[in-house]
Amino acid sequence: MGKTKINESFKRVKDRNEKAFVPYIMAGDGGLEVTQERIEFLERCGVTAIELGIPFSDPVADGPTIQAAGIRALQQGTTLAAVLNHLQAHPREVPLILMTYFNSIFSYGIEKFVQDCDEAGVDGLIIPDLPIEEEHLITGELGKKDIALIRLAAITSPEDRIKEIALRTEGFLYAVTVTGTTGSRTSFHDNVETYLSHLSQSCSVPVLAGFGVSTPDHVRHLTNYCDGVVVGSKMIELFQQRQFAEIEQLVQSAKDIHTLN
Ligand SMILES: O=P(O)(O)OC[C@@H](O)[C@@H](O)c1c[nH]c2ccccc12
Repeated sequence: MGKTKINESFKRVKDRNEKAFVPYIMAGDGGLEVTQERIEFLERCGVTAIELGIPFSDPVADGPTIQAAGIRALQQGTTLAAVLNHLQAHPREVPLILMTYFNSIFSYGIEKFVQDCDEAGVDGLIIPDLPIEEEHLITGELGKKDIALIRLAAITSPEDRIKEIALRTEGFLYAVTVTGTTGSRTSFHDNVETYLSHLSQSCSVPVLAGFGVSTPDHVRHLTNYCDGVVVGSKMIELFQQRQFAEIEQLVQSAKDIHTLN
């Protein structure tokens, strides 16, 4: 359970000389039964962990694809409480990371949220709008439960800040590879390779690149400089279009490479 489960999953990936692959899906997009099918499909594909998004009315970091998925999920009546209930009723093997904006946690009640995450078997959290200066609002509660708080580093973050984030992060470090919102792109920031190598050296947990990763070539390129990738918008598109073989190929692209090199 918890942090330990995430760490063990990354260790298995490393022992096999593979790179980590973490897909992002939106909870309740198509309804929670569809979400469950997607979780089980991704688990069968052999992903390292799953990042599950909670739909929110004002998703400041989300690009158009994730926003649209969030709107569909909200139209299905998806709430944080419903997602946590669902997760509790459907335990899984694969580590589960919940991605939610702090507002939703705050209105749910911080203590109750952490308690319910624990009961639902949530192993980690990504809270993109919670800066390190504010995270004491939740770290006390999380510390009681062995739930990882995964921090994000931006390519524009100053060096001291990167150091602090790399030191604090648990489970893995989420390296945001672009400036702007989530979504598929054709190119990354100019310094992405240097940035990822630098983070990998400063951080004792795995470093995963996310934002704009959408093709097997991206995965193969970026994982030369870090420990794995997060894929969101492309994953959502492929599920929408029922392109399951392409999803498998994308997941596979994190596994082949390092046997080739
Ligand atoms: O969609 P992309 O470009 O593949 O990026 C991953 C991203 O969607 C997912 O990790 C995520 C969705 N919403 C976020 C908000 C902040 C940070 C990360 C996220």
